[in-house]
Amino acid sequence: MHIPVIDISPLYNETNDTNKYTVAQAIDTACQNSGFFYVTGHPITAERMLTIRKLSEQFFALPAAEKQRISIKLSNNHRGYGETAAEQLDPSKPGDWKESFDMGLNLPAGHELIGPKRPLYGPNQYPESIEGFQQILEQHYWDMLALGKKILSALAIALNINEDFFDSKFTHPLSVLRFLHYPPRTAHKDETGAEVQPVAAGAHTDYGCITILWQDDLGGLQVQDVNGNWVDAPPITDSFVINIGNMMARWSNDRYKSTPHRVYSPSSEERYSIPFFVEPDFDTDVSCLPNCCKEGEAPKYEPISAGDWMIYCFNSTYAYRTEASTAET
Ligand SMILES: O=C(O)CCC(=O)C(=O)O
Ligand SMILES: [Fe+2]
Repeated sequence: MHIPVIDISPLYNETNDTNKYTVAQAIDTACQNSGFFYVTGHPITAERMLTIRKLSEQFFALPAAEKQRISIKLSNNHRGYGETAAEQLDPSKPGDWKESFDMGLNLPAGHELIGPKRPLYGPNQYPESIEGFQQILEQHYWDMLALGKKILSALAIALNINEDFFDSKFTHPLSVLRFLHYPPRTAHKDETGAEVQPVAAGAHTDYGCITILWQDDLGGLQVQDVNGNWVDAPPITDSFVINIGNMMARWSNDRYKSTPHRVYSPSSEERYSIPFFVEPDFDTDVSCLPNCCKEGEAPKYEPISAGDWMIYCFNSTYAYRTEASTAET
């Protein structure tokens, strides 16, 4: 499997359409083949990522009680701290050996979009004791969203639809910025006595539109090829790894591939990564994109709203969400 490295700087050069088109073609091809690619030439600076990584380290170093005060279990809209093993990406394996912090669009309580019809909207939960945390993260959130929209504009160009087709679908995005911390893992023996390396994050596909991943220098991200083999997606300086999620696969009538991946790290060192999940507004109509269905054929999937799709996906991964909903009924 080939995971291409694509320099997207031409997408920011408004005057040269030929170069833009070449980049759009390269992205479109990668999304049809592996569903994974790297981007370089983006506007998020190394200095910014260092600042964000430091905030992540500071956050996970807080006392457990302080992190639990903003537990995701206390949030109606899936924001805050998730302890190790809270998320089980591969249902056949134990919970993932990672802790997480999720933030998104910070809507104040009482905002008109918040309500039982749209359960993913609402306020964030922030730690109190880290200076600048909220302000820096919220700035970073919008900068990452702008990058996501730029990548989507390339898909629009490749699909021969209006370049800003996706733009209007991100006024109140469900996008999420996530800190992940994988504490040291040690190898253990299975029942036959064979040494087993722990899987840090189980095999899964992402739920949403596209994911933009920053990973530290440790490595461990692996992508599954069509034969079921795991291929390393090692860190590349100043790049992000981009992958297609299930919503975009559905939206594009399976033109684009949502490919299984995992974090498999034999290391006893700790690992940090920072995914940004690019998801549109809750009410976005996810029905077959223009030019993604052959003439005379019906699209493969029924229309669904982006929000309903995300809720359906979350409920199958987080035990606490289904426990809570069972308790309510
Ligand atoms: O930590 C990583 O490198 C990947 C995380 C991931 O795949 C996810 O959160 O969906
Ligand atoms: Fe993922």
